[in-house]
Amino acid sequence: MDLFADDTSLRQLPIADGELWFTPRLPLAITPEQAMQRLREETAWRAEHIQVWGKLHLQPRLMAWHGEASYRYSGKTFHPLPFTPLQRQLKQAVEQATGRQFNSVLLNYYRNERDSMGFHADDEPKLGPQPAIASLSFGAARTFILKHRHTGQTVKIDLGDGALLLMAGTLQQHWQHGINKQTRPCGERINLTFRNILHAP
Ligand SMILES: O=C(O)CCC(=O)C(=O)O
Ligand SMILES: [Fe+2]
Repeated sequence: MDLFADDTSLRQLPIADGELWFTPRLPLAITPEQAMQRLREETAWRAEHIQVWGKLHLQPRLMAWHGEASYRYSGKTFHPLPFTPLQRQLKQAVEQATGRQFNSVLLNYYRNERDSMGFHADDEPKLGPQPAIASLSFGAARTFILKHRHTGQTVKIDLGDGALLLMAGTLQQHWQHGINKQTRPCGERINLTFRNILHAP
């Protein structure tokens, strides 16, 4: 028996070629409903463009980038806004749960079941060779899918209201992840991925 484990501590999920840690409910001083409402209202949400086969499309979700370092993502450079007080509070709770430090956060707002995120790895050089990326979710549960680059194996995790998922070790080298559109109607969801951007030497 593990005397120290409880429902809210991170548990390691079995996966080859990387590390995944999960808790369905990160302990917070506010309710997930309060966090969701404040994130929705206090964030300067932007509809970003993405280029596919030479044509510009709107990303199928809204985004915002906050923190202390600019960052390239999907071929674009984001200049962050400062952390809001709520983001700092969430960052502190995530750092306490994971034992990792973060200096940036990407926020994604999935308005309904038609919003999604294409398969990708968070493997930008500025994240370092084995980045720790902490993903905190609020609102409607969506299925987070991991696909192994070589074996094609897939792993699915439902990320519900208040859930925290930590990706670490060699995971970004071997797996891609994404959120598919779904036919079943669902409400809105906000996801925060906390990252540590390495400063240029
Ligand atoms: O919304 C999610 O759970 C995934 C977010 C993600 O992969 C990212 O921000 O890079
Ligand atoms: Fe990602």
